[in-house]
Amino acid sequence: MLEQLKQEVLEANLDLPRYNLVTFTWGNVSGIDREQGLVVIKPSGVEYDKLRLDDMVVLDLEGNIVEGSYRPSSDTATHLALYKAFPNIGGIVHTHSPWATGWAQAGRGIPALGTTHADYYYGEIPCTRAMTEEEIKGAYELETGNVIIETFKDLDPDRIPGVLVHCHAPFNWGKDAHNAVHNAVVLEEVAKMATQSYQLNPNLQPMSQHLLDRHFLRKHGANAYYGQS
Ligand SMILES: O=C(CO)[C@@H](O)[C@@H](O)COP(=O)(O)O
Repeated sequence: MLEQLKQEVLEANLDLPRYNLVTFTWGNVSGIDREQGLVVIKPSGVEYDKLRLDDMVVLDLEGNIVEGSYRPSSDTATHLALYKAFPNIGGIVHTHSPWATGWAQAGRGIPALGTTHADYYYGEIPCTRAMTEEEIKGAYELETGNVIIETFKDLDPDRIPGVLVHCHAPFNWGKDAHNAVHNAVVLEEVAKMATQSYQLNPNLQPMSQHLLDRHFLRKHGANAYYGQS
């Protein structure tokens, strides 16, 4: 079932250690088949060097397991909430990559400071509010998704493909699982650069709107001209 999507999701998961985005099993990637309404996700706690195609878990959007012998990622409810709320996304990744997680733990969004950021994120990469005691004690992973969705109430997830969950870590998304991991790699680099920039100049201001527009829009949207068509 969904052999191609399972292969894509497997490869995207294997990219996490390859890009130094995870330590041990601190992360997961999923992908969705929108037509069938089915999600493929990494099994919980399975080490990356032991991960195989048949280990992938297939679920419907209500979290019912359709195929797979392992328990799905503990973050599955977060992934499912995001797929339901953000209709254009095709892949989601969660990591504890250290530079981005540093900003999440500090409770700070990453302002757009330069063109590396602007090429991928059209503005600040937000940090969620802290979750309440009730949310943490309740359906924690679902509420993690809900607090991300709340953070994007006035933001466009297609133009800001990632978030920092307060005192936790980043989630990224993209048009598919591979693209979501690509955005996570960029987030980690941008988080590292922003940390260094603030160390060099603690009074730093965000980049100009003109430069942000120019860099984001030359890569995204109807008038994009970066790369090959
Ligand atoms: O966030 C955490 C742990 O804090 C989890 O996402 C991480 O360990 C990955 O969990 P899974 O192995 O996907 O269940």
